[in-house]
Amino acid sequence: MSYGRTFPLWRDACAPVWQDYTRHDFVAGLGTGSLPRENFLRYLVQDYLFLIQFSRAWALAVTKADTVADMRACAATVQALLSEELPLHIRICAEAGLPEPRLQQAEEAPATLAYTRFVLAAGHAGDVLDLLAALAPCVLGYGEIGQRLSREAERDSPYRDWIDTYASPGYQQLCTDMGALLDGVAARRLGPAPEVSPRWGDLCQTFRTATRLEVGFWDMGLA
Ligand SMILES: Cc1ncc(C[n+]2csc(CCO)c2C)c(N)n1
Repeated sequence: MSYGRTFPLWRDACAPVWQDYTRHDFVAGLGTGSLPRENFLRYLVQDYLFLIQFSRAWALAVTKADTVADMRACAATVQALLSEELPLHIRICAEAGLPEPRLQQAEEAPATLAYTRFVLAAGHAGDVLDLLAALAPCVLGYGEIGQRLSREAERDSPYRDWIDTYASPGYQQLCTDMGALLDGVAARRLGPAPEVSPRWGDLCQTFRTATRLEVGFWDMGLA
């Protein structure tokens, strides 16, 4: 799945680290079901803390967006994060015996701090395109992982719910929309040949760094 034109260019510019992210051992363990529950829960608690900061980052994208249509798209993501994705984490953790106050009290792991604060800093220092380059690996990487695992994963993996969430038509549509948002902003800000823009190298670097931080996040889940 390509999710537009800009994303595959950024992804292919950092192909080795993109592979490390989307084919990480943690991801393989979700597919086969061999990932220990304890590691999955550690990941979910950190992901709860992560999503709170990511909601802030998407809210920053609302304030930095160029058009009302883009503001709406970013605001819809803020809404989805706060009202759908976070409650899903809260429910799964509660079912596993971790009520929400325990999540709120949890300490952010270094990998969580590094990733979320990198994205917020990239957004505050740069423009909307810098921010989207930092946000893209998270949204679109999970889209690729969900699609692949839904084909390849064991039918009875205990992580089927997680896989189905990211393989679902609703999530795949969000990825397609994000690809289109990226293409529109890139065309507006970089012109018809984005790859030869003087900003291109920095944007690839931001995307690459966020992808490395996704690898660090999976590593933290396995540790
Ligand atoms: C470490 C980590 N990376 C990516 C995602 C997935 N994700 C984060 S924000 C967002 C967009 C709004 O739904 C999505 C899909 C995650 N949960 N945790």
